[in-house]
Amino acid sequence: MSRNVLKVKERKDRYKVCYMPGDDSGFDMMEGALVVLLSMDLPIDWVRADLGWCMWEKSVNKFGQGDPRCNTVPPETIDKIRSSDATLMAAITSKSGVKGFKSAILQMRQLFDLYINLRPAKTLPDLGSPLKGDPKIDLVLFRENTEDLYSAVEFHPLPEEMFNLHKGMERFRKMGDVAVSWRVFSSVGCERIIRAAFEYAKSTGRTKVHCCNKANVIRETDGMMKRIFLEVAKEYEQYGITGIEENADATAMWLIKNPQDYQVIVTSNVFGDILSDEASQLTGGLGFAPSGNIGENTAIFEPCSGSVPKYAHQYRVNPSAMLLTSKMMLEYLGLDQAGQKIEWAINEVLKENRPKTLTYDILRDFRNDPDWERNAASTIEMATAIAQKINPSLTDSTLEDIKAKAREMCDWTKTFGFED
Ligand SMILES: NC(=O)C1=CN([C@@H]2O[C@H](COP(=O)(O)OP(=O)(O)OC[C@H]3O[C@@H](n4cnc5c(N)ncnc54)[C@H](O)[C@@H]3O)[C@@H](O)[C@H]2O)C=CC1
Ligand SMILES: CC(C)CC(=O)C(=O)O
Repeated sequence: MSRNVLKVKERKDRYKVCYMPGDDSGFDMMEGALVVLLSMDLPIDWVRADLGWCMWEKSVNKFGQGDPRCNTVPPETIDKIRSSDATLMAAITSKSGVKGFKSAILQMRQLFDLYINLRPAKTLPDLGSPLKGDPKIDLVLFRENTEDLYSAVEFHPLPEEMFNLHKGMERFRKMGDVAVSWRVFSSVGCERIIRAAFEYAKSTGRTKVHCCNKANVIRETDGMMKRIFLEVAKEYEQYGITGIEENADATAMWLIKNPQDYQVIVTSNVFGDILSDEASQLTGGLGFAPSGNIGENTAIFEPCSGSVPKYAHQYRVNPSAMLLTSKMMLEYLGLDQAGQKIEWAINEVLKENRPKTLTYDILRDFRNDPDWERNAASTIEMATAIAQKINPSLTDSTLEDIKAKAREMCDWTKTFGFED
């Protein structure tokens, strides 16, 4: 029988976890999450690594613009990820228009072949959904994570021979400046993400898997995904699981109209990126949206959001996305109870609704508080309330020690990588 890829390869008494604060508000998110995680007495040894725009700048300062060693991921970080049981990563910045710049997370997804991007979207009972009728949403999206338009196979300017590659290119010859990004799918890539989605449905008692594609227009790539999906779906009929394929644009619409109809969605990289952000907005917004990049040998867990640069180092962001991401990581490590406690505690804090325990996004978007800016809790205040729910016997002085430790672990004035 094949191994469950959504769980760590080897169960241990203690785990080594690489944590990466990322960029901008990523540091605040990670610090908030660590306030909770450090208060839980988990069997985890933490190792810090850095990546993202901060590392790009450091490498440019060290090697000079244009040097091939400039990167968003230093070799030290790759070693730390490789030698850890799992990695917890906060949000990073991805700049367009910077020559030589490659997104750190895209590189890691490909380097470690993290082919599953697991993105759950679930309404928390005491937050609810902004949709009419407050639907109960509980879906899990399997986004293919290593192929498609994010493979970074791009051409600009176009070599002359590319105009001869396909008759469809003929009409672009007279258009002047032309750029091309290749959308590459493989049958192996399609089949493994589709099987992961069906296996998940089978192991969690879910009865429907939707495959969202545009095979009606993008015939070769999405056509391949649709064909393989329908073949694999037949194998799972015996388990009472129905495979439904639909156009991704229709999914975008149906998700708003009837989100409860979805249990498991499997889709390609770009559609998955977009549909998961949409699903997150139906269940609490990016402040509550977790994800995991998972492969056969390791996994990197990160919130779905970007680095919220406008609030960088101001401790305004909601720690929940980072904490629900930590929950996914704990479940990967087999520490399911600890993970569930985190989700329970977030919901309890929402339920209690005490002053200075909820961040701005919750007050503004879910509580209609006209004075949301003044009443908002900081990232650390909300994280502290969650930690106290999990462990009500925490004394003030222990909490202060934990907060100081989390702050030191996420010191953004110190970064590690590209050292001599
Ligand atoms: N996985 C990745 O590497 C991603 C990186 N990015 C990068 O992040 C940077 C910023 O991108 P944006 O488009 O501004 O997206 P963003 O996700 O950083 O922010 C969008 C909006 O979502 C809200 N938000 C996100 N996380 C939140 C949280 N934890 N608490 C409260 N509110 C939250 C904020 O209102 C923010 O204005 C860019 O450089 C972008 O390329 C963006 C998305 C994913
Ligand atoms: C900036 C990109 C890496 C975006 C993306 O792929 C993501 O949101 O996961």
